[in-house]
Amino acid sequence: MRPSAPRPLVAGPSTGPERPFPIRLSGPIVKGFGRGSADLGIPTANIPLAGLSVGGNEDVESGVYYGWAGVDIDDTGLRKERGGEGEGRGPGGGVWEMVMSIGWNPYYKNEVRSVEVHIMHAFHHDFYGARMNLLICGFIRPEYDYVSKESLIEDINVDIEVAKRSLEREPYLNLKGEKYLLEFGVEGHENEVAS
Ligand SMILES: Cc1cc2nc3c(=O)[nH]c(=O)nc-3n(C[C@H](O)[C@H](O)[C@H](O)COP(=O)(O)O)c2cc1C
Ligand SMILES: Nc1ncnc2c1ncn2[C@@H]1O[C@H](COP(=O)(O)OP(=O)(O)O)[C@@H](O)[C@H]1O
Ligand SMILES: [Mg+2]
Repeated sequence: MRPSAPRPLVAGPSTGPERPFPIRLSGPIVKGFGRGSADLGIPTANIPLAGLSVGGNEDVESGVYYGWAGVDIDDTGLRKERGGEGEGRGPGGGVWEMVMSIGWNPYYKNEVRSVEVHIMHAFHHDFYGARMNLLICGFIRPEYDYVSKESLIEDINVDIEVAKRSLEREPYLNLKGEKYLLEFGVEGHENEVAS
């Protein structure tokens, strides 16, 4: 159960991410249990857990993390139309702040571990199937069970604040420009720990 102590409003060193961060993780956006928007009012773009067992990140601890998400869509949520050969991976996509949960969602007693990302941007469309590249910059807290849905929502809203404040620090803000975030369809950089 969640400790009742007040929560710090930033997470991670002010000098920038420390090992093992930043961690790269990517995958296509898949369907979850449909609870994020409907039940909590906080949509989460889920990616397959398979991603976690590639490239030595099997031991990514369950919990709540913050960082940057590059998604192959525009800022309304529409997928970019790609041109033909040669042009197919042209510029496009966007990079936004994100907060994510990796784990079993103890409040819902899930029997599968999930990777879910809430992007701090209001989109007008769903974007299932789009590619998402994550740069995980730091750890916020472990996952908890909650006495009520309202207390889970309240804590996720604090996570969103913590993520925003943590990412506005210069060393973290600089990482928004990592080329990797907008490299869609490039094989071989699923889930390396960036050095
Ligand atoms: C920032 C963040 C923190 C979360 N923390 C918890 C948590 O501590 N415990 C929990 O049971 N679920 C937690 N969740 C997961 C929500 O329960 C989950 O997003 C919701 O069940 C939606 O799942 P769905 O994508 O399968 O619809 C968190 C989600 C986010 C985005
Ligand atoms: N700000 C956002 N962050 C994450 N996903 C969003 C956002 N806005 C819209 N979406 C869309 O909502 C979907 C997630 O909603 P959610 O209710 O969690 O369903 P699911 O259980 O299928 O993951 C994402 O896959 C994405 O297409
Ligand atoms: Mg979801």
